[in-house]
Amino acid sequence: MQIPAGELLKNINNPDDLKKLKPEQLHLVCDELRQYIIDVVSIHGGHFAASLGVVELSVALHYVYNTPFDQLVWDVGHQAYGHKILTGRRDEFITNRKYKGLSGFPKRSESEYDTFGVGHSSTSISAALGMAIAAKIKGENRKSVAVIGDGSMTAGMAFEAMNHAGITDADMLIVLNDNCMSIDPNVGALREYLTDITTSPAYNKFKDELWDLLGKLPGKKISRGVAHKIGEGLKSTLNSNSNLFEALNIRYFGPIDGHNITKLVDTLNDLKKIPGPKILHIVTVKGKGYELAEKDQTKWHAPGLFDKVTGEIKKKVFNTPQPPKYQDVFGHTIVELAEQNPLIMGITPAMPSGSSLKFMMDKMPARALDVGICEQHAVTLSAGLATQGMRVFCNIYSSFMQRSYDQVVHDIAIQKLPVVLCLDRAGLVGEDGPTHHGAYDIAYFRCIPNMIISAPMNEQELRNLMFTAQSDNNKYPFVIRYPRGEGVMPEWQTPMQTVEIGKGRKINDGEKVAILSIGHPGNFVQSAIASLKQKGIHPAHYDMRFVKPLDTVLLTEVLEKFDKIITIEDGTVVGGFGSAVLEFANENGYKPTVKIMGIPDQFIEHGTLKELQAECHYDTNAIIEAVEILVGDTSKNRVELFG
Ligand SMILES: Cc1ncc(C[n+]2csc(CCOP(=O)(O)OP(=O)(O)O)c2C)c(N)n1
Ligand SMILES: CC(=O)[C@@H](O)[C@H](O)COP(=O)(O)O
Ligand SMILES: [Mg+2]
Repeated sequence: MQIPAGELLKNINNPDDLKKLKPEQLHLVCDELRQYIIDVVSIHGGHFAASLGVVELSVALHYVYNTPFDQLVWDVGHQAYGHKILTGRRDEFITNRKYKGLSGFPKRSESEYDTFGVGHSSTSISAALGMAIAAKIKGENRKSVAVIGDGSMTAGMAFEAMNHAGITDADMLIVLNDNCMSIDPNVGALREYLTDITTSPAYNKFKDELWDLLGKLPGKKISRGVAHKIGEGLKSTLNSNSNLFEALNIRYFGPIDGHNITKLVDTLNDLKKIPGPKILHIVTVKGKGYELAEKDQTKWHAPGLFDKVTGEIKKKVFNTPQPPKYQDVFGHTIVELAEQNPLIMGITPAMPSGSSLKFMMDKMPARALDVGICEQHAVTLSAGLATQGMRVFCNIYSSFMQRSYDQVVHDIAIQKLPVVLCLDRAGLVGEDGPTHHGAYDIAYFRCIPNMIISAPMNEQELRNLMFTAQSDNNKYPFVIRYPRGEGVMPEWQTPMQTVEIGKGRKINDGEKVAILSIGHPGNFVQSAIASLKQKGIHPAHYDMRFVKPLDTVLLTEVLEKFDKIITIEDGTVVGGFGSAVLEFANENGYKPTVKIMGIPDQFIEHGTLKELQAECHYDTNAIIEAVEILVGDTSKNRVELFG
């Protein structure tokens, strides 16, 4: 069902339409845009507070810059809903994050206004700098703008990019959108520094003087001489305060109120005339214009569906106790373990709420740390702690762990440090799509020596694996991967027991076909087995628990008994768990027919988990089908099975 847009917004089909409006009409467009985001997200879901916070900025950027010729790069992209709506996707916006609908993030294949695909943070300055350098080399007079939040600015990559930008003459503007928030409150010394700048009287006095000066400039292009003077004035004024960005040779402007559309437009128009790399610091409120979101910004980062009038967030109501989320089991279990073991610490790079490490941070703030959006640092910090005998649980979403690959190899695995790497959101994640699916961790960790790689099939297994990983029995880096969302055990607070490292378990005896699963998809196997039973088909089921070391005793038992095997994993089929089974069979002279089920060798778009698991053919129905084909094995069927 279409959602009506306001009187002005309904006629804005691209930034040229926006540019036809008078400056004094822009605040009305902002009101309408904000309302439209509230209307659509409340019914269709998605990220919320961040886009509300940059409504004025989105309008101002498209009003002032010549997009898409000028290149606008949004960092992370979870705040780019206003940008999408203003750039020809207003009516389609109701399909945001839905299967086959608009992506929740800027995406090059979706629109020419989306100059760079995002989802992971802190890439915008590097990308915009690349665009600016290319423009110079090609002799094109285009401008590049990176919009980056204060949370994303904490990452090493953002600093690497500024370190480079400062020695170039690239025509690039960085807009630092400072709302003092990451998903949870922002952390670290940079956050304190930005707060200092924002509240410092010296900076504010200088800022006013600068705007006066800019106000006196002729309307057209300013000369390099004037720009230089402004720069020099800026430096001398700021040097006494040793401005961080100025020190990197990036001209610093601001802070200004990012909700004052007139000021934003005027400032951006002025900054367009100033050559070289520069940064505009704007101060905004995450959730601006929706009171509840302003008051509880973490809850309203991505609240799910809600009643826009009452603010009630819609939750499914059940009559029976439901299984908890895996992340909550992690969060409660680490507290339980840490209460017993004083050496335990928890580390999260900016996902305390998402990972539920927050439970421990609230109870034991000295032993559970949010280090900002700094996955690489989180891993090496954990390694450092481990050298001192601490038992560290470093919890990182599987797709964000991609950032820390070298740190895992170089700092943890080579030194055989027994850090526990909890990979949350492992497997398909649903609506966030290809940037966020945790598809690769089994494959990318399996090839590293010294690693233990495990995945629990349910809550009890997760608790047991956590218990085992922190115990003195474990001397190795220990990966525990688990998916986004609920497990299967409403009564999940089971007593914890050690699991023998590298030992799987037989869940069902059976005949003709053996199904080997790793992690949560073992539950899909259980439902498939229940259905197949009705048809008189009884495959065996083994939950292998460990991808590395593989349970070779159990695997030999399987290979001796079965020549038809299905493997299933919530990860890529290239080099993952199924590949490990095949390698073992091959090395030991077994030649079974093996069907590997999991995420195929392609990027999987966004949608509900059910839709995506069906598309990838590893849901319950796909397992039933695969077993039936194998049981009635004919050459025709084999074509169906293996393509
Ligand atoms: C590499 C990486 N780590 C973590 C995240 C998860 N994440 C998404 S948005 C966000 C907060 C970003 O804060 P900020 O840049 O200040 O934007 P705001 O939401 O405040 O507008 C985080 C941690 C991510 N997208 N990418
Ligand atoms: C934009 C981003 O990276 C996060 O907001 C992500 O969408 C969080 O996902 P979860 O809901 O799985 O925590
Ligand atoms: Mg922020």
